Amino acid sequence: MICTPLIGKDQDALVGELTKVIPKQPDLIEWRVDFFDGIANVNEVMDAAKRIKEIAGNTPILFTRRSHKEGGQPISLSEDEVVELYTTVCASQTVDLIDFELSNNPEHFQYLRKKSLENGIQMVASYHNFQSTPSSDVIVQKLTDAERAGADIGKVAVMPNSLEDVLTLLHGTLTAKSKLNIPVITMSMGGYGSLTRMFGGAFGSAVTFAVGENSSAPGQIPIEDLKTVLTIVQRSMGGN
Ligand SMILES: O=C1C[C@@](O)(C(=O)O)C[C@@H](O)[C@@H]1O
Repeated sequence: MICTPLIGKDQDALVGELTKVIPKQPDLIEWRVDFFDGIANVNEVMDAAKRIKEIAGNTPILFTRRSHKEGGQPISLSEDEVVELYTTVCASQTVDLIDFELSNNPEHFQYLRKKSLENGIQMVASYHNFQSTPSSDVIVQKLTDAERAGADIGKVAVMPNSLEDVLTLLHGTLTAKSKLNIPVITMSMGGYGSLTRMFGGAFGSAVTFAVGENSSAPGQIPIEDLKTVLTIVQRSMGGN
């Protein structure tokens, strides 16, 4: 599946992005709420969430606050307030999935697992490293931790500093895919990492992030280009 991020600073910008992205038919849309200037005002967030849902129609929405320490934008909310925001968004059922980092307070994680389940919302447990690529064992461990924590989906995004690092991510993905019962989403970022955005699906990654209108991480490629590549990959691997 292809996911395109929204990074608008206000509702008008988000609507503008979404209006351009929807005709490109992503499978999933991620709202990166850490880019939203009104993040500290729950009413503003809820208004925007409802508007996004209206325009997105049947395309599922993934709600993500990426923390500053894992590569997101700095925000003024405390971690308790972030959890409150996620709770309100879950209760409103304006989103279909939430992304919450594995490094968050385990009590917060379990609280949101409960709230998401109560509202029929899927939970992605994520790990990001914008500096380097850990070993394949560590990548598999992060995805295993996601499953153990009760997440519906595990996600790992790492930075490669060499082509070997790209192989490490793909190897970790393939291993995790064969060991775990939940779907995994993995990617390497940056120039080298763009290979994983095109070919990661063959190694077990369930979702790849692409540019619909704007990019949210280094190495994302335009959805039009990605669709061309995925069509070729799927057609040529069809016999296997
Ligand atoms: O975790 C991810 C993956 C990502 O970092 C990427 O590299 O495509 C982009 C983020 O918006 C998303 O939350």
